Amino acid sequence: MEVSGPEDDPFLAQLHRVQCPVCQQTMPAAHINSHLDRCLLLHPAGHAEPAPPRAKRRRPSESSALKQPATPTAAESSEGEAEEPDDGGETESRESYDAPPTPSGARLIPDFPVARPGSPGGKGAGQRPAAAAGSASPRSWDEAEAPEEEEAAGDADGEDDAGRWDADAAATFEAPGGRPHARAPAAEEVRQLLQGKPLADTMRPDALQDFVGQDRAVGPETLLRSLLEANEVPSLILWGPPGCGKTTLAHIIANNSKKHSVRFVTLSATSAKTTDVRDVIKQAQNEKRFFKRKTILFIDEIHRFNKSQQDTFLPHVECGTITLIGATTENPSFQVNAALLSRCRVIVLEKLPVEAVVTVLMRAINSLGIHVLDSSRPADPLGHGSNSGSEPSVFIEDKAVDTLARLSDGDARAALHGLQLAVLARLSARKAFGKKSGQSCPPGRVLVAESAVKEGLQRSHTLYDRAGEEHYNCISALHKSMRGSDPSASLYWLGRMLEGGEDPLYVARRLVRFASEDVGLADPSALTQAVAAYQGCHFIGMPECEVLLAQCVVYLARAPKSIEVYSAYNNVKACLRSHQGPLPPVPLHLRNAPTRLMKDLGYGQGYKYTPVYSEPADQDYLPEELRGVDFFKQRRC
Ligand SMILES: Nc1ncnc2c1ncn2[C@@H]1O[C@H](COP(=O)(O)OP(=O)(O)OP(=O)(O)O)[C@@H](O)[C@H]1O
Repeated sequence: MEVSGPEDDPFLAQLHRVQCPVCQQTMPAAHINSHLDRCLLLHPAGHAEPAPPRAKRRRPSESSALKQPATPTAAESSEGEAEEPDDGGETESRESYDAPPTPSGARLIPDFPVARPGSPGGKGAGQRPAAAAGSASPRSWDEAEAPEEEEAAGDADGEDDAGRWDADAAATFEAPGGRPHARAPAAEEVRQLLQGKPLADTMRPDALQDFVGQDRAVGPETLLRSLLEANEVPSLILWGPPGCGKTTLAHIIANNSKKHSVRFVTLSATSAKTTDVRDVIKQAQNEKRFFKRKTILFIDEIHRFNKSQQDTFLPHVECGTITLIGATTENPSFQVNAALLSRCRVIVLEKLPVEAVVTVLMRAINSLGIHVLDSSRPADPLGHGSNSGSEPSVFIEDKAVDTLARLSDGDARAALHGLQLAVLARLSARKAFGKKSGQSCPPGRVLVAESAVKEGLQRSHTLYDRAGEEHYNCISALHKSMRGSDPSASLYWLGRMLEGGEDPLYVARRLVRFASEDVGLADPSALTQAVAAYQGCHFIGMPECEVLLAQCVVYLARAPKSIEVYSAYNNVKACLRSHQGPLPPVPLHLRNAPTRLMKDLGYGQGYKYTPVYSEPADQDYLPEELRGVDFFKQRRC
C-alpha cells in the first residue's frame, strides 16, 4: 500500500498548512522553520528588503587531510569539489549556520606525507615535520594512476630523489574536495587554491576532533566537552589571544547544534548595532514560542559592545531565550558586564603550543599538495636536470614549517597566513621570472625556503600584542622582576616588549613610577635616572633608545628598595577616603594671611617660623582630630 504524504492529499495538505506569524503567508508546516528564518531577516522592521546572497564556502573538513585516501567514503569520492549548501560565514555580520554534519571517522591526528626519498614509514602523525618524515603511507591509490612524468623523471635520472619523493608523497595527497590527488598538484593549481580566500578560513575545522592544542579547555575529560557532546551548550565566554581558536570553537559548536536542530546565529560586535541584537532576540523568542527551537547567539569580539548593548542580552540569557557565546581577546573581568559574566561560563583558551600549530600547518600543506622537504636528507630538491615537465610541484622546507610555527606565537591564523603569503610569493616570483625572460616558466620545482616564511610572518606581530592583555602582563612582569632585584629577568621582559613593538615611552613612564614607588628614598637618584631615560627615549626614539631603557632597568633592578614613602602616602589616601563627614579645617596657625581681613580672622596666628628657632619648635601640623597620627607607622587613622 502506498502511503501518501500531506502534499499528495489535498485535505491533509490543508490540515498541515500553517501561517507565518510575521508575513501571514500560509505554507506547508514542513517549510515554516526555514521560511521564518528568512522572513524575519527580510522584515526586521516590517520592510521587505532582499537579503544578500550568501557566499558559498568550501567545507574545510572536506579539504583537510584527515581522511584516508585509501578508503574514500561515497561522499568523498563523488565528483566535484563540494560546495557547502547553506553554510554561514562565521564572521559575517549576521548569518545562520546550516552546515551538514562532518563526515565521521576523522582521525585526531593525520598522517602527513613528507617528501623523502623512497622511505615509506609509519612515524607518528602530527609530529614536527622532520620527525614526521616518512609518514607518507604506502600508496593508497592505484599505482597505475601514478603520474607518468614523475615516474619517468625518477627513472630517467636514476638517482633523482626529488622525483621519487613526488610520487610517494603524491600518493597520499588529497585535493581540497576530499578526493585523492591523481598526482601531486602543479604550481599553478596550488596558486589558484591559495588565491582569493584566506587559507585560515578554508582550513577552519568543523569537528572537535580537529580542534587541536586546547586540551585544558575542551580536552577529552573536560566538563565542556561532555556538555558539548551531550548538546547541552551553556552560555559561554571564550577568552583567549588572537588565532587560538575561539571562532573556530564556536563554528564547531554551530555545526554540532545544527545536527540537533538548534539555530546558530552570529553577530560581530565590530559591526552589529543594538537593533541587530534586538532582531535576533525577537526571532529567538518566536522560534522558542512557536517551534520550541533553541537559539545560540555567537558574538565575536563581545568586548566591543558597550555596557548598555551588553545589558540587552541579560534578561534573555537569564530566561533561556538565547544561549550566548561571546568571544573576546580581552580579560572579560574588565570588558564584560559582571551580571552577564555571572551567567556565563568563562572558557580560557591559550596560545597554541608549537606542536599544535605544526599540526594545523601540516594539515594545510597536505591539503594543498605541497611537499615537505626533509632537510636531513641532502638532495636536489628542485629536481634540476630532471625532465619532469614544465609545471613544477611545490616544496617547503621542514625548517620553514618549524619556523612558521615558532614565530606565529601560538596564533594559528598568523601561521596559516604566513604560509599562504610565502607560497604565493614564491609562485608569483617564478611566474614573473618566466614572463621577463620571455619563456614559459622554468622547469623544475618551486621551493619555499625558511627565509621566505620569515618574510611572510611579521615577527613583531607574533611576539607581542601591544593593544591586548599581553601588554599588561609583560609590563607587570618587568615591574615585578625589578622589584625582586633580578636584572636578568628584567632585561628579558623589557626585550619582549620592545622587540614586540611596544612604545618605549610607555616603558619609560613605568620606570619613572618604579623609581619612586619601589626604590624611593633608598636611592633618590633612581628617579633622576628614570626621568633622564624617559627624556633620552623622547629625544632619540627606537631603536637607539633601547639601550637607555636597558641601562635604567638594570640600575633600578640593582638599586636598594624602599617603599616607605609609597606606603605612607597610601596611608594618607586611606585616611582621607575613610573619613566620615566633612574634612577637618586647616588649623588657623597654618593658614597664610595675605589680607587684613584674614589676619583679623586669626589666620596665621601663633605660627612659629621654624628657621629662626635653634631648637625644634613645638607646633602641630595636623588638624586637631588627627593629632598624634603618624602615617609612617599607622596604616589607617
Ligand atoms: N585550536 C585550533 N585547531 C585547529 N585550527 C585552529 C585552531 N585555532 C585556530 N585554528 C585555525 O586558525 C584560524 C583562525 O582561528 P580563529 O578564527 O578561531 O581564531 P580566534 O581565536 O577567533 O581569533 P580572533 O580573536 O583573532 O578572532 C582558523 O580558521 C583555523 O584554521
